[in-house]
Amino acid sequence: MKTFDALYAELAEKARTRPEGSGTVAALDAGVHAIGKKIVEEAAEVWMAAEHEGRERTAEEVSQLLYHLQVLMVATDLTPDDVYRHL
Ligand SMILES: N=c1c2ncn([C@@H]3O[C@H](COP(=O)(O)OP(=O)(O)OP(=O)(O)O)[C@@H](O)[C@H]3O)c2ncn1[C@@H]1O[C@H](COP(=O)(O)O)[C@@H](O)[C@H]1O
Repeated sequence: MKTFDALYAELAEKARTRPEGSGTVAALDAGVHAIGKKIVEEAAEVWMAAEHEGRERTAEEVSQLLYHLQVLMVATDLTPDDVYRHL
């Protein structure tokens, strides 16, 4: 099972090494505007799942939202510690 910190480390490494076929690298290349639109889309999917689709689908959508938030963090050079200090 993957944690928030482990996923962040994986994505930061993908950004550094830019492996072929990485969706993360493609998202980073698309830029902050495109990543932000994806975050809004995924947030809406979390909302719909929570209201209508049950716990498992909601958990899946939350995981996707967290992924896209992390892509934005990598794109804007934010680390988990930068975020945690506001929690
Ligand atoms: N956890 C995720 C993850 N969650 C969501 N996504 C992406 O977010 C999209 C959202 O899924 P949806 O079902 O909402 O898809 P959709 O809206 O129909 O998809 P699109 O048409 O927008 O692609 C997926 O298609 C994936 O591209 C993820 N992509 C990658 N990861 C993990 O990130 C790591 C690095 O991935 P790569 O960079 O692709 O190697 C790996 O550990 C992956 O498991």
